[in-house]
Amino acid sequence: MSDALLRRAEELDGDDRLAKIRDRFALDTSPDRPAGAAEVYLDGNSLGALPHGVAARLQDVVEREWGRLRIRSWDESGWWTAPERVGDRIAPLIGAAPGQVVVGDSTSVNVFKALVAAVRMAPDGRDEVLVDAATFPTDGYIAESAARMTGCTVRPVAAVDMAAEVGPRTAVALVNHVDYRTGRLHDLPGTTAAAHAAGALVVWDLCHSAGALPVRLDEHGVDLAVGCTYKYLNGGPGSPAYLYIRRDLQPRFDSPLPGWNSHTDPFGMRPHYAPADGVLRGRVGTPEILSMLALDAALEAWDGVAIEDVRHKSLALTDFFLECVAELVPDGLVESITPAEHALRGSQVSLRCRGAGEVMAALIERGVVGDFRRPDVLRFGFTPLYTRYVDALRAADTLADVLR
Ligand SMILES: Cc1ncc(COP(=O)(O)O)c(C=O)c1O
Ligand SMILES: Nc1c(O)cccc1C(=O)C[C@H](N)C(=O)O
Repeated sequence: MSDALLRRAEELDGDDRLAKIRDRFALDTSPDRPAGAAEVYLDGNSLGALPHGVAARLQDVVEREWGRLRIRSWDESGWWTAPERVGDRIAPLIGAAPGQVVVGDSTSVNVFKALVAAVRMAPDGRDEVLVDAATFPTDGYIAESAARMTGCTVRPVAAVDMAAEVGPRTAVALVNHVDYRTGRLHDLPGTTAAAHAAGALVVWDLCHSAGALPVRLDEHGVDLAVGCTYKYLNGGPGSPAYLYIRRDLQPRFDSPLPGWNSHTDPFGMRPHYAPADGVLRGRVGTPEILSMLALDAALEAWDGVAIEDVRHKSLALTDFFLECVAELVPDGLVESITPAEHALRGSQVSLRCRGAGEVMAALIERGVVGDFRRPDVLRFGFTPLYTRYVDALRAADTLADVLR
């Protein structure tokens, strides 16, 4: 490892305003590694690390709220209103004013709700759903079904061409804010404006951007957005997803899954559906209380953290990693498919390389955990809340070793 790079990494860590936030996470114990020898965890874009405090909160929820208060907890412990309350906690991280984010169900289910509701809100006669051609697969599968159910057809379009392709037939465009494979950041303001100019709506999938960079949904007039909470928001495996419904669209949001939790009078047990006001319309059935409250506790890791600082560190970390790779890895063995330009980069670096599956297995064996996406991509996710510059250097150095 180069001494100069190590000195740089240590200096960058010394100047890092977010350095202390790492202490909020359980990262210093890893399987098969001596205590204190933390692995380098670069897979927070798939499953975020565990924030301290979650286990104790869950224990209280299970033992006291469920174990002792039992049914009373729906009111007394605030379980019934948790979807909106936790939604309001996520809201500032995605640039939303309160009352527009509801938590529950999976991202896939929320993509379905958002797409069908969007088609129902689009001007009459629109029969086309545009889908980011490189989308994470679940969005594409759900879009196909949503389109069939609403008499539309799906047209795959590269996310970079979406603004130019929305037209008079488009009901809605579904776009990933950051591409899960390449880490490319797509143009949310421009695409949203172009869709609106064409009379269409846009649904943004924020799975790979929320908690990694400023999203500014309200500022850019986004219609609907969905995202998971188990990546950069660290909610835990299977933590519930969220749905953003812009306030002025809420009265027209006609859910394709009108479950009793979104009824105006859920305990009236009425035979016919009448939607509640507000973002509650995005709810379906009984909320996933245990995982939702784990997420609620996990969000405490964000206390006092400015998303602008997160973005600053994310770009600096990914820059530094790319620089270390360029210096340490012999020429020609890897090729970055993540844009070098900051405006086009999310918070991961994807490197194409031969034998990527075996290379990632060897990295994990040596304590550097990223992931492999077929056929040939090594993915390294940089979670600014807990990743250090020395981690970026160790990852690049270990990669160079493995490839040699
Ligand atoms: C962009 C994107 N959308 C959706 C999902 C997953 O959806 P779900 O939470 O329904 O599994 C993922 C990752 O799993 C993803 O990366
Ligand atoms: N949601 C996941 C899961 O349940 C198991 C394993 C991985 C995931 C992921 O989140 C994958 C991730 N969306 C990706 O970008 O590849």
